[in-house]
Amino acid sequence: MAGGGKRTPTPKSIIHQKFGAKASYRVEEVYDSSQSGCPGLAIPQKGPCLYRCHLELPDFSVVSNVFKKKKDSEQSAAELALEKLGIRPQNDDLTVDEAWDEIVGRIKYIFSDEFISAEHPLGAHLRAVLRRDGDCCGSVPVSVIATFDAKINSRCKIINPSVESDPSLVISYVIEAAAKLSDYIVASPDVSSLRRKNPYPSEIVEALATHVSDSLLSREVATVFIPCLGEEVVELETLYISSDRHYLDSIADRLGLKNGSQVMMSRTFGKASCGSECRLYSTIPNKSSDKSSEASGSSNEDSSHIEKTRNARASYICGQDIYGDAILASVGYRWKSNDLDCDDVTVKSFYRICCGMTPNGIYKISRQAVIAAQLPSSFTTKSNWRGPLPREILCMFCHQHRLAEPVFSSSNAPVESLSDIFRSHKKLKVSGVDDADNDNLSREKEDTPGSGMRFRCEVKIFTKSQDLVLECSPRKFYEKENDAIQNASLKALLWFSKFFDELDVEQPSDTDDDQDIKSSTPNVFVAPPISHNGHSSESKPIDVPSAEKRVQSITNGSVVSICYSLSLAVDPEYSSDGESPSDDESPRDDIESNEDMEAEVDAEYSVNCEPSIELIESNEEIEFEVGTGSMNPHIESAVTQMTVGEYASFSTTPPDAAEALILAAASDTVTVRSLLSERPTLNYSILLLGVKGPSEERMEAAFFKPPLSKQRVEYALKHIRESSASTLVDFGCGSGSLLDSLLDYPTSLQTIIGVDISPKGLARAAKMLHIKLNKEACNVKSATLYDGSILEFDSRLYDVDIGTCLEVIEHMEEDQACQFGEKVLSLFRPKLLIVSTPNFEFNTILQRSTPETQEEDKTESQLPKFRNHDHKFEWTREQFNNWASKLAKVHNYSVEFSGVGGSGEVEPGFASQIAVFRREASSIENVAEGSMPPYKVIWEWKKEDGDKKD
Ligand SMILES: C[S@@+](CC[C@H](N)C(=O)[O-])C[C@H]1O[C@@H](n2cnc3c(N)ncnc32)[C@H](O)[C@@H]1O
Ligand SMILES: [Mg+2]
Repeated sequence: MAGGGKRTPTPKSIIHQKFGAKASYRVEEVYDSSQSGCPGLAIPQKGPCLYRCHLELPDFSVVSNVFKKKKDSEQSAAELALEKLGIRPQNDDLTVDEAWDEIVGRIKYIFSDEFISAEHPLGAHLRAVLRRDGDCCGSVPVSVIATFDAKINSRCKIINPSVESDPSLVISYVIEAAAKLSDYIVASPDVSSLRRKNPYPSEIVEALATHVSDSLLSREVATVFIPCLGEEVVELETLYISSDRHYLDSIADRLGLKNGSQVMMSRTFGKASCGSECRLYSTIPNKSSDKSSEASGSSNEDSSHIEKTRNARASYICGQDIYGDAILASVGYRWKSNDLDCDDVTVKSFYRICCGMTPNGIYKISRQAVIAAQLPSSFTTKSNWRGPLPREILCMFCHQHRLAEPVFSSSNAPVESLSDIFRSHKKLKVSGVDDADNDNLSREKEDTPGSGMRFRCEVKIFTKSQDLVLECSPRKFYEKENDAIQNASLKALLWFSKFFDELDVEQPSDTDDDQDIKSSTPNVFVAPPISHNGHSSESKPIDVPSAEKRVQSITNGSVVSICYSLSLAVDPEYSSDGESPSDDESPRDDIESNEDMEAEVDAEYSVNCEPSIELIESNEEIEFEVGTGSMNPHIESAVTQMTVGEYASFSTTPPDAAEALILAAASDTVTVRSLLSERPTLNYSILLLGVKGPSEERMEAAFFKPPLSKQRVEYALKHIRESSASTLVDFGCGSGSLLDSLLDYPTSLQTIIGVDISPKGLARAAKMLHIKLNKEACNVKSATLYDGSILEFDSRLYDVDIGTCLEVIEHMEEDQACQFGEKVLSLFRPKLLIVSTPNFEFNTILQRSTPETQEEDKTESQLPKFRNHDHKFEWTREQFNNWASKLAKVHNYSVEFSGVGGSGEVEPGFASQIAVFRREASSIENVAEGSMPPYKVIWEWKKEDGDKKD
């Protein structure tokens, strides 16, 4: 072994030793979107550009992940290349021969006097085998050494990197290495266990024996038996384990194997899905006899042939090839201790693990709604997404399937001129949907309109050895980088889902989305087993609630919360002869009121026989966004026709494919299995608890063309033109949407100023202004952005021609809004001040969803809420008029009320209410200049000298 002084060579140096000048590194700068340069910006931005390294070797090339430092990207590329070459730098670059020597040395050490009392995961096993029966006493199953010794495992990887997917290889290497130690170690006649030639000294054995008797243990643990033959059902199996034998011997009994030495252990898996870490236990495949049985063809009918058949279900859940029957169990010694740790594993756990292999399943399980929830087909806004974000699910999926971490690379591009965007907005339909789906709505979020940059993101999925599995490059741009990342992740997840659900993605596909995706054949996955359960595996037509009955009253983009329960029921009348009654063409597709429901129950079930009903899944409160496919379509279509507080129930016929999901959700597997065999119906009961309307910008986008934000800008522009203003301050400028839009039109403005307290908003505003002012010819001679609260007075902003304060006051507490009113009219004293804020009364319309259903009356619980979770208040027209009129009177301003969105003449007035204050007093006092102006210049631009640092 390497001595203490020896330093592990870096991956790059190993590559250099091996390839010298034939290794060529090319480092690429990855344009970090947060870094659109903006000279003079006094807000610290994220570090400089990121780097990705391409390493070309004579036979192949690799691409690193993205790193902040060039040299890290080079090391990472070198490491990936080493992995591909099967060389592990942490092993001090051992050769295959050296690895063999180390395995031999390690095995010898494992059987030494000293190791048996060592604190090592193998220690408890070595001690337990001393209690094995008869001949087996002291024999260590080879699979135990192969599974629990990390050092042997890492050396085996040097010999053959594919040990990772084939644990039986490690077993065979251990056997081969042990054969070189015939002076010390004896192999059992079937060579699947190893024992010391000379017994341990008696004092050691005695010491261990007393130790063990203290913790004698005997217990039952629930495990799951997964028969090799797909037709046989997966069953619960009780395992009796006791500390007077090794637990592998107990498992061997159930598998019909001679003893624990013939048992192979899989890797651990399933932690996320069933709480504890599970392994599969199966027979050690006999590779050589496998070949002979294959060669002799199907005429070979002996039992060993059956045993060596691949177990598709077991292989699927652990991603390794498993042969013969298998047992799924969570049992093992706690790290370094003699105590056996056991957890019950149920049939439900098995189905949950199966379910968790796919992106859709990961989502379902993490939402604890296996039947109800579905991986949404679009990502609209982060605030509407429920459950783990697409990027997290993608990482979990890759981890699950032993793929490398997904590699994201985002790029950005300046937006076309804002007017182009507005033009494209005009093409949108009422729902705000563009050509393909709703995604573009996330461009229209409140805080970044016109931030000047648009993002797209590409994601690549590689195997751990850097083979490309999937490349997903959506062409769509988003205003937020995170939206681009989440959307790219979701696209990749949907592709993987499709792969698992259909297994036919290689067929040419012509949808837009599929053009964004390239994949090499994903033979990296163990294919899901296809269940054959006698009936057709096609989904049967499902009885759905009829759409004509009621109109959808909850719009896409709303987030609803429901309470539901799903149960499986077999009506003896329906099932007895296996035939449906003649009137079955009219499915039980009712959404009914609570009373109707009861009536029907009476009529149908009270005849003579009781239906068998089993609860499958229930949820006291779950939220989902309507219109993104994030909920079982039957539930969604029912819910969108309901009003808050309403209860509905209906039934569907579950398709065969739902069987596994039903078993993953239900607790009583035995009952559910028997119901499933009797043509059951799946009964849904739903209570609509609440509806949150679509977000402010989505609602506005759906209702107003042009969008309200654009209408506000146009309103301000009209006043700028009319007043020939030359100086403007935008109070609470955010990311500069107003300033940005102003620059799209020729105006009299020469000085523009923005103030805000949000560094993020100001940074975006600065980047946008930097691009626009240096590009477009306009009258503006100076632009300044200040970091400061508009509740404080700064004399540099005194006496400007126009002050604007659009959609800002409602983001402060009400008393602060009053304070701002006082300050702005008494101290800043702009000649004209335009203040806009939502009209609370208009919310009923915005939140009532589609305009067609506006007649419906509102119940208490559906009273409108604020348009945005950040709003501290929203005023009625009366409240706003009071506020503005009093202020105007006190400070010698006149005030006029107006608005945008809707009409001032028709109830309930404008969607955005606007007050325009005009200064009446002609005399303007000289303002006392305070000691230190409170605002901090964040960015400044002057026409003469272009960009100038502050
Ligand atoms: C909804 S955004 C409106 C941004 C911009 N006026 C627009 O119309 O796009 C509200 C802005 O008010 C800012 N804001 C809230 N309280 C503030 C305060 N006390 N001083 C300055 N800005 C404030 C927030 O940081 C945020 O950028
Ligand atoms: Mg607002």
